[in-house]
Amino acid sequence: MPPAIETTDLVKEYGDLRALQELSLTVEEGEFFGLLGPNGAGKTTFINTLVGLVRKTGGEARVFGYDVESEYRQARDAIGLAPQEFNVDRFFPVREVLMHKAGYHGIPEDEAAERADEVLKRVGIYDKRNERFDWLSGGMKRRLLLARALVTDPDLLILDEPTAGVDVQLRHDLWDLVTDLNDEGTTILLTTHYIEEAERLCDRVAIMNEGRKVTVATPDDLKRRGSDTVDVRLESAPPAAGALEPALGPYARDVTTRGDHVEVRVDDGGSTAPRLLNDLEAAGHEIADLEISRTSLEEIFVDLTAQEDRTVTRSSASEDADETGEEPTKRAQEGVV
Ligand SMILES: Nc1ncnc2c1ncn2[C@@H]1O[C@H](COP(=O)(O)OP(=O)(O)OP(=O)(O)O)[C@@H](O)[C@H]1O
Repeated sequence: MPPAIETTDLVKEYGDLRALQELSLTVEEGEFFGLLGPNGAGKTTFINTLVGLVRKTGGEARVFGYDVESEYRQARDAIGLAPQEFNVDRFFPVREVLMHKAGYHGIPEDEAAERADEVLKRVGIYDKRNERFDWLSGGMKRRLLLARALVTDPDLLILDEPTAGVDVQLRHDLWDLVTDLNDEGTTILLTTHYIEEAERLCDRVAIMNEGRKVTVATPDDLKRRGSDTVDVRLESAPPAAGALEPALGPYARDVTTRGDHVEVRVDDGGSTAPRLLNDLEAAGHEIADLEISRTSLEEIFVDLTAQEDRTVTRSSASEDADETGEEPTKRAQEGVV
């Protein structure tokens, strides 16, 4: 079975802005995969390229082996998309919205009606089936977008910030629902700004910045890339800031003192703390207390994206302005400035 998503050197330019820069990414069938990145990193552009809303400028993109442009129909039929924006015809009863969607994907009317009821029950808004979209609350609208993505029984479910602006209860409901779907075999691609969400749900995450892939790893691997901070409280403050450093070994990556507290950044707090305490005692300091804390995934994320060159990356192909994404022209890839 080919991967659920496979892109090779994918490029998208909007005029002179390179929103995707030679992005190569593979999501295996059955994975729960997270796409993380600051605003403007290119996450939505990546998704829109997969579902045919944006035409790529260069490179390749396949969904279950189908090229997203030359085999659009097969690729698109495999995907259920719950987008960030509420792009629903607001005058129709929501059950009809779902039936239209199913019909568009070639599902006969009887079956479409059955599926619509089934997914409305699954997302918990079956009692609202005859109401218009714009009568639903914000949380119910989010549920409806998910129902619409599910009505075609997709093998790949793409969720673009599904929990943005929803309350805690709904967020947890959605987490349970997508976890069940993944357990049942649906491959999931999720974009999110909530690191906790990615940590909780995803098998692997890709961190993107300025259209490029910064890294791909499991949330645990990412956390292992962080450091620990050992916070030691001394019985009395050291005489001068900086006086402690010479007493400590090379394991101390960074030392700061605040009154009677000494904070030492190390790779692995558990194995380093005994040495640190010995060294402090040998230098004549009495230890009152000690606490070890691990860098959070959020701090690692900020670190990884901040290390990137913040210069806006542009190509010089400005004559091909392409605000709509409709223009399929393949442009020569330009150097980074
Ligand atoms: N239709 C368009 N025309 C011109 N530029 C666009 C268009 N769509 C997106 N962009 C630009 O492409 C870049 C990537 O945008 P994109 O929406 O893909 O980022 P994102 O990672 O999804 O951001 P966010 O987290 O804010 O949703 C941004 O600089 C954005 O301004």
